[in-house]
Amino acid sequence: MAIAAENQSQEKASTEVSGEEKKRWTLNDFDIGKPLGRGKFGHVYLAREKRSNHIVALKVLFKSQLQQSQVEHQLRREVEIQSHLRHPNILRLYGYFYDQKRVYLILEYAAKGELYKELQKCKYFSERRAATYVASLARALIYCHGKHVIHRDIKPENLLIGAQGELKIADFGWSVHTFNRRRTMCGTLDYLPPEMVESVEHDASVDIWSLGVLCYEFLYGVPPFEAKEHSDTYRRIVQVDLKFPPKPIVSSAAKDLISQMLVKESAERLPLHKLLDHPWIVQNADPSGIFRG
Ligand SMILES: CCc1cccc(CC)c1NC(=O)n1cc2c(c1)/C(=N\C(=O)c1ccc(N3CCN(C)CC3)cc1)N=N2
Repeated sequence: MAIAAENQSQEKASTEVSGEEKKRWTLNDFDIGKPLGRGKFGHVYLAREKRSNHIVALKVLFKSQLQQSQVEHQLRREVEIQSHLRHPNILRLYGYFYDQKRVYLILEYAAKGELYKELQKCKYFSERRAATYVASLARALIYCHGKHVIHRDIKPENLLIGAQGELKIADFGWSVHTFNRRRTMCGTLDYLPPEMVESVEHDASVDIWSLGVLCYEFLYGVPPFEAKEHSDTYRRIVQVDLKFPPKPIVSSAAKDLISQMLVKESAERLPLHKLLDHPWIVQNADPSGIFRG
């Protein structure tokens, strides 16, 4: 997607929709509904594709913002990667198009909204809800890693909830194909594993670490290495200074799983397929990946 190169031309539309047909989308193909949320680079709106009446989420990003933050290459990679992934726990990217000032991403609509708001509302999740979410994310990451894609930015802010209560990984802005691993710093510090904080080579096991951090935050309401100062968080991560508070009460099985994921040596972290066989997951996760309360 040569965003910059097409600046001068009028509305240009994208190609890929669902791989089969070539579809050139424009804004006129959609009725725009209510705003759903806002991010650093733009807003996301509820929208309906006029011909099919298909409900989607239209994410509008401002080219000026993207250029200012020099993230065009990340957006191109996000579109390239996410448009080719097909998994029930990965938000679909159906296509994109752009005009003079904006880039539009045509995304799957997740009807129950943002996970981080749900976590803030509940303070922390039950072990069954946490295990159900962690298992579905593990399945999505196994699928990604099988396609040599690592997400690298698994955190509550990048997770959405679908109409049936299922979790959807969104925002592949920091994902990469593993054959061209990057040493760049990315994401907020809390979720970064030691090898990324120390910016050394990293591989798919970075997502195992982040999933372990996420599991801890689902159960306790705060990430494990949180500290007032960045430098303290950094130190707690590289020292794997993992402590389990006395409240809320959490099973030893859950603590055992988290302790097997938050391991400094990336090769020693519990592989994702073994996570699905861990007693805490087997005893608590709903196999459908849907938390029914
Ligand atoms: C531009 C926004 C943004 C910036 C950065 C990263 C991300 C990915 C998470 C995003 N969002 C994004 O790409 N998104 C792609 C999306 C998407 C966001 C979305 N849904 C919602 O945002 C949403 C929000 C609230 C909602 N509620 C319904 C129930 N009510 C009780 C409360 C409200 C229902 C849906 N569907 N596809």
